[in-house]
Amino acid sequence: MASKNQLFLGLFVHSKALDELEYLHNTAVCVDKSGTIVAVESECDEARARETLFPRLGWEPNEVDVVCAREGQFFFPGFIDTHLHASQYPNVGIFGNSTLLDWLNTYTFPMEASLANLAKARRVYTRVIRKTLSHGTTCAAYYATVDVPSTNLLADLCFSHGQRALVGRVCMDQLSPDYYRDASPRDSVAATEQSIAHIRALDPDSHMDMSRALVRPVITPRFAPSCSAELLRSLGDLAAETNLPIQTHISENKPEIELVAKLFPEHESYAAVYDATGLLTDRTILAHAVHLTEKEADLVAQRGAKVSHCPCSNSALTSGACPVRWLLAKGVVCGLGTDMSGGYSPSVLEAARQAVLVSRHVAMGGGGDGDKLGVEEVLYLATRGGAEVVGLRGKVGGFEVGMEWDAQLIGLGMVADDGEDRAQQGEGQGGGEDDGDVDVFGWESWPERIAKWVFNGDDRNTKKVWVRGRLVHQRKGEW
Ligand SMILES: O=c1[nH]c(=O)c2nc[nH]c2[nH]1
Repeated sequence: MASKNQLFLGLFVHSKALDELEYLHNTAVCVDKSGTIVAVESECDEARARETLFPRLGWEPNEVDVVCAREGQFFFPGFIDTHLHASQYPNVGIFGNSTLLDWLNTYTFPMEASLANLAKARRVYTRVIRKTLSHGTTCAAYYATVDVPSTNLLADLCFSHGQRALVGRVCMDQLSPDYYRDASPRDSVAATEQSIAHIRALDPDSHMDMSRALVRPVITPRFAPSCSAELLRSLGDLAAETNLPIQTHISENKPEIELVAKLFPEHESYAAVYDATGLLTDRTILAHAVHLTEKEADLVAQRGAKVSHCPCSNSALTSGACPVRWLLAKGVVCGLGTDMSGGYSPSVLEAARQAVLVSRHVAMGGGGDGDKLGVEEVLYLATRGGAEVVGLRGKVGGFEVGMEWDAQLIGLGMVADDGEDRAQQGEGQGGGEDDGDVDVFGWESWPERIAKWVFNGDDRNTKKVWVRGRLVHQRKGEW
């Protein structure tokens, strides 16, 4: 929330449909103190907004903050990272030649366990929240650790930094090291309930309506191999009682799928394990889903469960190339996940560009041109698709009246007539700020500029970030 009403002016770009971006030029967007968009007016400058919109909204003219996108800049909805492990952040980029199951034992469990040290956890979580905000991630679905105080600390820090988040305490009671696991299904559920109670109490205003809460708890069975059947069933029951979202992993790599078949021989597939235990619901976020069978994908679609596509991680850990187009065609709602630290980057924009490239590998590996994802589609997954995955459809992910102002101001580098960087000369852009690797010469269409941003953009282009109207990140040198 912001202390004042706000008027945003300039170019707004957002997804209208999976394959269509809408460009709202010379537009005014009014955001009230609660952070809700209350007007979107095309062909409107500040004078016109003051004359027509403010009286209509009952706004006092001197109680409005005005933010203008300058030449070359545009507003874009905040990114939604539908899957990442805050507790693995120090390990980004460190995976060697490992694959999922040995990577977990070698790198992941020791790091997660070490965050029971709350001083270390505070340092790591503060950094991951700041870093993801600086890349335009306004909402994140986080896995924390098995430890309750450490999980609660992550939720506290998301709340104080103003990042919208789902925060889950990781549940696992088998096939994990003795030093890092729940002692029993009962202990696991009790610890999860403690964490849920803590997170629910964070934001008393939204206690009656959790969908209003900035930070929400999410039930988090790590994945089927590390949970006993009893634990999976108990967590399914808890999800039914509380109506909370669920997040877990599915069908990420082949040895993992074989392990699930061995551990749960009574079920015909990995997806069937979750279905039989009450965990495959329309509030479930399934990370990876690289190797689902046709029947499993149909079941996922039928249950309304969502998929977090994690292309950086799937490539880094040699897990496989997820056929996202095939999932979409089956009616499965998909978003993007950085999956740090299986994924090496905190940037959803990086996940979007890797989603484009991985889809080309799917096309080359026996699929066809129909498997390719384009720029418009991956940006849809990063915003509106992600919003649906985390249960915020219609609330964030676009610029429409009634939605909340979760947004980023993007600035692209403009090349001056003499070939120099205009920003470095202090002209046009944010006070001499480095605009990164995107060079715009001026003759490009807006769709071409957006494509340049997707393939070469980074946090240097992310000038300002807001969540629910509150400014939560401003790049140094930007004014
Ligand atoms: O990418 C992944 N990261 C994890 O931490 C994990 N745990 C189970 N399966 C997993 N996959």
